[in-house]
Amino acid sequence: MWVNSGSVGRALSMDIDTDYERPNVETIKCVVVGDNAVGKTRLICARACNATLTQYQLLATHVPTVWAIDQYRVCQEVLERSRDVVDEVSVSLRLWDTFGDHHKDRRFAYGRSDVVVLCFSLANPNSLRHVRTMWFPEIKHFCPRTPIILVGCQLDLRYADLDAVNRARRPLAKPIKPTDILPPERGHEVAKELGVPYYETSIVAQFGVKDVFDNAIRAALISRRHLQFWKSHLKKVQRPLLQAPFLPPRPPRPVVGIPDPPPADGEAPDSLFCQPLCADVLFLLQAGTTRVFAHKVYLATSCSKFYDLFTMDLGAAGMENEHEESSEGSEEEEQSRRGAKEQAGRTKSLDIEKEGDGGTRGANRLLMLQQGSLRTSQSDNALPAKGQYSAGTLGAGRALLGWGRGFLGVYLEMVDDPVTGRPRLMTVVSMDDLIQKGPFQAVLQYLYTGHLDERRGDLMQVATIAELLEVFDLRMMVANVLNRESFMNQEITKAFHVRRANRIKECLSKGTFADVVFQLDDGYLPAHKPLLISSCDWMAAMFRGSFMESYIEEVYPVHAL
Ligand SMILES: Nc1nc2c(ncn2[C@@H]2O[C@H](COP(=O)(O)OP(=O)(O)OP(=O)(O)O)[C@@H](O)[C@H]2O)c(=O)[nH]1
Repeated sequence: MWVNSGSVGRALSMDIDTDYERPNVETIKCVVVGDNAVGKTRLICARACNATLTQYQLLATHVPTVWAIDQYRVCQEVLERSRDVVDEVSVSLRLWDTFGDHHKDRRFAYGRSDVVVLCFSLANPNSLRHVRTMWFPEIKHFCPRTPIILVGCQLDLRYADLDAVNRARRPLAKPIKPTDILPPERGHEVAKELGVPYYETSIVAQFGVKDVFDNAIRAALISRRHLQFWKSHLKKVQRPLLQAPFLPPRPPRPVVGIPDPPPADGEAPDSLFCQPLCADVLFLLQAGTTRVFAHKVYLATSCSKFYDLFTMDLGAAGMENEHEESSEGSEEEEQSRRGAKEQAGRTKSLDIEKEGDGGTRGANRLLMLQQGSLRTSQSDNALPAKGQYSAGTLGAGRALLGWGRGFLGVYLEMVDDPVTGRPRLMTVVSMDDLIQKGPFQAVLQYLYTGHLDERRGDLMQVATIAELLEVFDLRMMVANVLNRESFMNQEITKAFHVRRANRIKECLSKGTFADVVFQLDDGYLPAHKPLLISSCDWMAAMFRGSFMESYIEEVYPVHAL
């Protein structure tokens, strides 16, 4: 039953229930005071009726009310909820609500009170100010020896989205500003100054109600023990306890927009081929006048000729081959070859030694994973012309004359990345003059995508290059096109993707052609920038943009070259 502030009868009817006559049941009169609208009535209802705050009550315009004390007489449930056991003492707690208007006469409520719960709102600094200036003096005036508990109500507003709260409230309600919200220290300071225990509550979050009333009961029983010292059952009553802190609700997760992944039908590698970010191979055509950039991991997983080329040992072994091929070389050449070989060995050991250095640890890890390393000295980026490849002039490289038709030589060189312009160590492959750019690109594009782009050049030349590279499926595709049976090429493309997916898996598991190492909590993971870039926009941004990952020192494993 609610009594409006306008009504004269203030719900202060006398208790006539039986608890007052029960032996060893301590009936405690707890008066709840504080400014208007700080949450006294809701706090009482939460304890007396287990009432929580409905959305409607929360948003409804506040109407001053008091909770009627005769509920203990007329409502069996309320009477039962008043009974409790605190520190082994059976109690019956009688809550007395009061009006918040300062000028109202509350002496009847204070009379014979055992404890006063003094409330303020944690979203209303004035209500806390009035605790010191108005409420505390009033309580001390009417019941000087009654213990007091200070309570900060509406704790949930400290963590709420105030804009949303203000929007949801009625237009006439005074908006709550962020500066209105009181931190816990402010309540503790006042409580300390007044020498009373302090608690915080939220009916919305259902926090602190039991803390407040259990400790109010303790305060009342301790005070009673002083007066009624013969009551031995009060011996175990403790002083009001400290409140466990409130665990604020988790803030909502930030909304992160994740772009759609690129389509998985082979288009993504195609765009990487057209815009070769993080390229690690440079083909030189037409005596070095035409350049085509590419990525080892794509070429090697779709063409075994390229796999063999990129896993070829360009260091000592290459030179030995050279030596075998030209066994009649002079002594000077022999010395020069030996010198290059030693240099390669020295570079390798230096790399391993540097592992202790934090900056290169990840990269060296890559080296160790690949069982060795080899670096060339940085040159001025000048590319040697056809016929210049010999072990005597290059730190790591070899001529490919007897190795495969169409190939002239392979070596390592610092080359500017075609997209970022930053120098990268690349494998430079010099091709025979007969290889034309258009058809060669058509072949490479097939190795990236599994599709034949018929517009890229003379199909007969495409077929010839496919033959040289032993890409027989592509040659068959050309034949299908020439026979007007292009529809059969779909099956070839499907088989291409299945085959390549398996080879990529193998490269991933072994770290072959890896050009980046992820340093994780529990180890290192080698990976391939081209694969990451072509299937993840974030990776593309990381390796293309101004992030340090796009230009940190890179180390290339010997087997990948
Ligand atoms: N967010 C929030 N609002 C609360 C809480 N407790 C009470 N309120 C709201 O605060 C307003 C006042 O609550 P009451 O319990 O009626 O306040 P009162 O101190 O009894 O007010 P008077 O009757 O004027 O003395 C109401 O709109 C309640 O919905 C709480 O824990 N959190």
